[in-house]
Amino acid sequence: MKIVRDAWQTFSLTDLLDVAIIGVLLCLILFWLRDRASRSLGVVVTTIAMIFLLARWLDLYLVTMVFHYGSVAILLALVIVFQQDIRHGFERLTSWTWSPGLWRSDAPGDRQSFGLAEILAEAVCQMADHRVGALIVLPGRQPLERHLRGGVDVDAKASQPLLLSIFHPKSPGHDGAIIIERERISRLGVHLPLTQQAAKLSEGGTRHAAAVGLAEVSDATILVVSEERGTISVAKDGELQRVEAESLVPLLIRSLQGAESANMARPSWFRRVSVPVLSVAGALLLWLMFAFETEMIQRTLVVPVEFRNLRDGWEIEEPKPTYAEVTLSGTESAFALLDATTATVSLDTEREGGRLRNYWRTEAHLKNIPESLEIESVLPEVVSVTIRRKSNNDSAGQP
Ligand SMILES: Nc1ncnc2c1ncn2[C@@H]1O[C@H](COP(=O)(O)OP(=O)(O)OP(=O)(O)O)[C@@H](O)[C@H]1O
Repeated sequence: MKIVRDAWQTFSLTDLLDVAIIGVLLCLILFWLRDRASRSLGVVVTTIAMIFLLARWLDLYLVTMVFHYGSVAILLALVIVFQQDIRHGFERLTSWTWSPGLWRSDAPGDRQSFGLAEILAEAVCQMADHRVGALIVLPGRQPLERHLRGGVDVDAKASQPLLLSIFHPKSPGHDGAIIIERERISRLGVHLPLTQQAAKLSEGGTRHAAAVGLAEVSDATILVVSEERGTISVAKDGELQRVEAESLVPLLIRSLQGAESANMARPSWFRRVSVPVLSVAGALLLWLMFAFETEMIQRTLVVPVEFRNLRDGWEIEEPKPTYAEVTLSGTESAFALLDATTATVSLDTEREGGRLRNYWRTEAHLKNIPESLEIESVLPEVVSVTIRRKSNNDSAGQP
C-alpha cells in the first residue's frame, strides 16, 4: 500500500507520458499477438517477458546477464523460429484494419443467422445446379488471419446476386475463397492452407483440399461447391461432409449460432477492453518496477570547462580553470539519463555585443545535465579569467 501511495505522490506528467507510450506499444503488441500471430509465438514471447520481469524483480544476476548479453541472440532465435508468423504479421500490417470483433458490436441481435443461412443456402444450391465452383468461409471463434494468404478486402453485405457474381467463372475474383463475417463479405480471392491428408477428400481436388486444410487448423465452417460434380460439401473440424440441399439451412444456422454463442460467452465489452486494460496495467507495472524510485543518490562529476568564441590574437591567461566539480542528486533512473561524457561548463567569451567577458557563474553555464537531476553544488561557483592580447612573440607568424 505504501509503495502505491508513494508512487501516486511522485507520479509526474513525464511519468504519465512514459506510461502512455509504453501502454500504446503493449496494446499494439497484444492485439497483434491475439489476432495475427500464432498461439505458440504468443506463448513464447509472454514466457520470455515473464522470465525477464521476474529476473529484474528478484535481482537474479545470472538470468539478467543472459538477457543483457544474449538479447540479440534471443531476438535472432525468435525471428528464425517464427519467421513465417512475423512475415505474415508484417504483410498484414501494411493493410491493417482493426479486427472487426474489436470495434463492432457482437450483440446477438446484430447477427441474423437465419437470414444469412437462407441467402447462403440458396446461392450455393443455385451454383451447384449450374456447376459453378465456390469456396465460402464462415469464421468461428478463433482468428483466421494467420492461415489466410492473399485476397482482396471487400466489406460488402452478403446477398445472393453478389455471391453468384463473385463465383461466376468469368469473374476475375472467382478463384479462391471468400470470407463472410457478420453477414458481410470481408475478403475474396483468399488462399487457404491445403490439407496433407488426401484420404479425407475422396474424389475432391485442391478446392476441397483447401476447405479441409482450413477446417483442420481452425474452428471455421467452410462451404464447398464442386464445379465438376455439382455437389455441396461442408468442411468442419478437419472433416469433409457431403450435404443435401434440404439440410443446408439448419446446418448453417447451427454453425453461425455456434460462432455467435462463442462471442456471447465472452461479452463484447470484455473483448474490447481486455487488451487496453491489460496494456495499461502492464505499463504501470513496468513503471513501478523500473522507473519508480524513492531512493535519492548523490554523485559528484568532474566536468570540463570550455571557452568558446575566443577572438583571434587573444588568449586566456594561465592559470585558467579546466574542470569544475559538479554534485548532482536524483534517483537511479534520473542518473540513467545522464551522459557524463557530454556534460560541460561552456563559457562564451564573446557574448555581449562583441565585448570580451571574463566572469561567469559556473552553474548557469552547465550543459547536458538532465532536468530530472538536482544540481547540489558547482565548484568553483564562479569562473573568472583574464583575457589578454597575445604578446608579439606568441602571435609571430600570424597575419
Ligand atoms: N489453396 C487454395 N485456397 C483457395 N482456393 C483454392 C486453393 N487451391 C485451389 N483453389 C480453388 O480451387 C480451384 C481448383 O479446383 P480443383 O478443380 O483443382 O479442385 P476440386 O476440389 O476438384 O474442385 P471442383 O470439384 O470444383 O473441380 C481453383 O481454381 C481455385 O479457385
